[in-house]
Amino acid sequence: MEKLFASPAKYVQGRGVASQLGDHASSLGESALLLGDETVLGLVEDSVTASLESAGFETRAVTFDGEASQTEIERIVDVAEAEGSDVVVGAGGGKGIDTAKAVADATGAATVSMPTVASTDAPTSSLSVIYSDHGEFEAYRFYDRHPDLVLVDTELIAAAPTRFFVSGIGDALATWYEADAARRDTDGENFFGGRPTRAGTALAELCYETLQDHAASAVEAVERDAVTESVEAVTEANTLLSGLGFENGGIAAAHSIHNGLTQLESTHDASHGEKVNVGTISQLVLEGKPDGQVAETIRFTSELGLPVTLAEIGVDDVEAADLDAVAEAACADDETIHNEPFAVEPAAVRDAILTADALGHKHGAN
Ligand SMILES: NC(=O)c1ccc[n+]([C@@H]2O[C@H](COP(=O)([O-])OP(=O)(O)OC[C@H]3O[C@@H](n4cnc5c(N)ncnc54)[C@H](O)[C@@H]3O)[C@@H](O)[C@H]2O)c1
Ligand SMILES: [Zn+2]
Repeated sequence: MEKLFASPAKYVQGRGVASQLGDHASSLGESALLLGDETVLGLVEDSVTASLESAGFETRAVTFDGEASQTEIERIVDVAEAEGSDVVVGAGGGKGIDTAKAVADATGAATVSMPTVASTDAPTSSLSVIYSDHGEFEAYRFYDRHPDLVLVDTELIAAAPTRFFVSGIGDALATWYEADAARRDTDGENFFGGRPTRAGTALAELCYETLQDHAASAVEAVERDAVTESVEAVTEANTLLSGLGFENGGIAAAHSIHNGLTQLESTHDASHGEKVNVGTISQLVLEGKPDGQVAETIRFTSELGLPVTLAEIGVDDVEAADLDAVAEAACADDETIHNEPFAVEPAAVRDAILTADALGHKHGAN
């Protein structure tokens, strides 16, 4: 199988860069649709609109209802078509950005991702995660193109609630464990249907090292809305390194277990990265990683404030039937769990989740 690597055209990160959005986007089009939910538009609509207008764009804002669902995508496609928008700017968290990518794909517009939280690696990827109107995982939707521009203002990232930043660390930390599994599996594929390049795998590993070196200090800074060099490093890890690392390196059990967990209504208040962390620990148990490594991962993530038990993501009384449903969904034919370098069965996944939960209780700090 051939090796494939792909990435967004341009990435800009720094304190106060929101006001430069128009300049960086100026070659992409003339009419911009800014998409963000009410909270996000409250934070960025004025500055982004001013920046786009001073770069010559006609600008219209649309309020996103919060779910990356087909219903919401179609509603916003109608707005974009009526406005003749040739650039869609998705501001906010993963769901808003995923919706912006879907709208841009349907209308042929260019995409700008402007994360206002460093909570996921959605801003750089060429796919959207689509949910039902009720928030259950439905499918990955793949696009031919990556976002044309990704712009991350670290002042906004640091000022946002710390939980988002910590969630992004959970999402990013999975990247190396999953890329490592996909690399070891002789049939392991990345998101482009190819084998991971050395570059893709190396970016996933750099993501891991950056978090080991900077996460604790960065979380302290973000608690105080401060932008430090460690905040810059972790923002880049959560956004760029994690995004390039997962798409190019491939993902495996942790994200499949996350997708399985979305079957349980009780997990819907836990963020993507929080559920992924439970998936990561479960993956390590599934792979039979040494006890010391599993315990160390639990301690490291728990001290940062990430959940390490099912109870911490909302599942209080674990029913056997529920875990069977999670494990079945995690092992669906098209799931990335099959990038693990061994055959995976639902029973093994269920038992790994149960054991990871027990180890989380034993070693976790919360
Ligand atoms: N496409 C991909 O490659 C990819 C990768 C990872 C995750 N995802 C998807 O991303 C989604 C999760 O994203 P998420 O965790 O960012 O959550 P989210 O998008 O559901 O919610 C983000 C929340 O943060 C709020 N917010 C945003 N900026 C803020 C700020 N500066 N201050 C205060 N509040 C702010 C928003 O109002 C919103 O309520 C899931 O749907 C997941 O599947 C996609
Ligand atoms: Zn993720």
